[in-house]
Amino acid sequence: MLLEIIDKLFALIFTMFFRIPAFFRLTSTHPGGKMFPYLVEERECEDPNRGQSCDIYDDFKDNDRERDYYNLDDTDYIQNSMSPAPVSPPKSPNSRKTQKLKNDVFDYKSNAAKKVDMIAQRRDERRQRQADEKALRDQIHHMEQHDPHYEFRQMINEYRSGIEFKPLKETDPIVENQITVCVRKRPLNDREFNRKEVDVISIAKRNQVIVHEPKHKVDLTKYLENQLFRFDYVFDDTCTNELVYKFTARPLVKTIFEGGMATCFAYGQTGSGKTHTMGGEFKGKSQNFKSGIYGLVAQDVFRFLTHPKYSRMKFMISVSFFEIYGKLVFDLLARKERLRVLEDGKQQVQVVGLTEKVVLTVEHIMDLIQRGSTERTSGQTSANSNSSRSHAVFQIALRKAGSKHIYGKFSLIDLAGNERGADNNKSNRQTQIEGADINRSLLALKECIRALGRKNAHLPFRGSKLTQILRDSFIGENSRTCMIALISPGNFSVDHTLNTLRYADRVKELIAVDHGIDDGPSTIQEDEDYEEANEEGNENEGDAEDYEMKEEERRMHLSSLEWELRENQRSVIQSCVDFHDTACDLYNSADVNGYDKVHYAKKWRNLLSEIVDIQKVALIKAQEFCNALDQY
Ligand SMILES: Nc1ncnc2c1ncn2[C@@H]1O[C@H](COP(=O)(O)OP(=O)(O)OP(=O)(O)O)[C@@H](O)[C@H]1O
Repeated sequence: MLLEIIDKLFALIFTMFFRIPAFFRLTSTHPGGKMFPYLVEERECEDPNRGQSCDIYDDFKDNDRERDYYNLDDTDYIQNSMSPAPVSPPKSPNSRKTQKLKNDVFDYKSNAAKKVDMIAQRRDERRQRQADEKALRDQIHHMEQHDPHYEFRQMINEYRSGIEFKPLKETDPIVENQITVCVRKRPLNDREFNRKEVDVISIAKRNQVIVHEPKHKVDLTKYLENQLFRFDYVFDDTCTNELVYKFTARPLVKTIFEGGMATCFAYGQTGSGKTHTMGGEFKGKSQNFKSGIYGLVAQDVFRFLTHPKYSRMKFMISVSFFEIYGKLVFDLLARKERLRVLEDGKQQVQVVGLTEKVVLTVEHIMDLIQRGSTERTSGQTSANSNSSRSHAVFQIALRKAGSKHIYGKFSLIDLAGNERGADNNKSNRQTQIEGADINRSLLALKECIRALGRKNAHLPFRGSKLTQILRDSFIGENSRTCMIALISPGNFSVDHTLNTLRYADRVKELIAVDHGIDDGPSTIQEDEDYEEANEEGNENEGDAEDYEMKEEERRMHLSSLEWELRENQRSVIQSCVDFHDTACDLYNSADVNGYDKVHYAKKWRNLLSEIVDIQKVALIKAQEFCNALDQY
């Protein structure tokens, strides 16, 4: 019994002396201590007799060491590394807390490091961006030394690249309004090219114009203010006078043969192309009067005289040409003799002593247009060295043979430049007075056109000499007006351009409202259908007494269709000649190596589509005539 007790005592002493110090030796003598067990283990693992501690080391090595190390509870690790230790090391109650703190510290460091990286990355990106912006600025600066509007030009090009362009075509339908308002843009001229002006006008559609107004923010950043306006037609800088005429004044020629009053105004800034449009294209100092609206109307008036419907009426044609300069009126066909404007008791305004020449041929009219045009008053303004400071009025009157009464009259007016008052600040007193008179008359004109659109509204014609003289053009059911607003494309003219478009828009705006109330715009086809329907109705009502009259009407209708067919045939022939020339040029252009196939194909397609459209219209007219012949 005693021996047993002694044996257990020895065992206890053995344990106390050998096992416990071994534990403390491990935890306190290793240089890494508890903090760096894997450093310790690294050495231990060189031992070929790899144990469990080496497996744990491998785990550290295989995974992201830092993360695994900090996530591993070192107490467990020590326990594992000591295995197969019979005794677990005592766990301090604070060890987990301490470890969490350590983990937090390392996590915090890790987040901070990440943040630092992020900041650095952002800084690099910012610097790159700044460098790019500077390079762009430098490039713009460099380009602007050669082209002062380089940046605006780029912005406009970018804007245009996103637009689908569908400009007016020769074959587009003609809408017959009582008042038609349209816009024509001229090309940049040499002066604007030399000043490196930017073309700030885009004409995307047949009835839309966009003005890209260059603007600066307070920090001098450049931007565009894009303003869109709508009109009946918008003509781009490639349109010819003939095309402009076709959609504007031409539909009005019929009006005067039907006993009405037609008026066509050219309105716009000085130098925008009013005289070019109305008088004819300039070739150096000479002007081709046949290509202007005056000349084109004259030619059509003579053509209408041969129309079977009108030829029997034996019309006499006379022309007059005068200018209104402030409150003064001068006769351009009588060496600029000064004329008086008087109003009789019936409010009929008369230009006393105005020369009226009876004309028998187109050539005679052309001669008179030329004579009158060279007499026009010219002065000097900032925008156009040959600026016209007067309103030129060219009138073609129809009278029935032997009658003094005017049956129908076409007034074609080339208005003076519509400069703003601001333009006159630096000019002399004479120019200032001229400017004020021009502005006053343009304002009165706008009011009169608006009154015409409103029907039966008060006509404020006394506002100026111009409206006094044109009074009879704004009254009566059968009065029709067309305004062509001319605009310059350059950025220096943008304020004037906006003024012109707003003026024209004001007239159009009102008409649009009126159309909502009234019948709305009608097309030539609709008119013809209406006439035909009327004729059909009349036929049904017919009795024996009316028979002869109806026969006569039928004959007239047939002759009218025949005349239209012949006219149409003429334009088809002309278009075929034009088609032939353009098609040959295009065909030859493809002989060059590396020619632009896309451009080539599109141009060819457009050419074909144009000629097909013209021929389709001609086919309809031919069919109509055939049907009428069958019925007759
Ligand atoms: N559509 C166009 N195509 C080519 N050149 C044009 C066009 N329109 C105008 N021009 C040219 O621009 C210049 C000025 O035109 P124009 O004399 O017709 O202006 P304007 O509006 O009548 O000026 P003003 O009010 O001072 O008489 C002319 O040299 C003319 O040839």
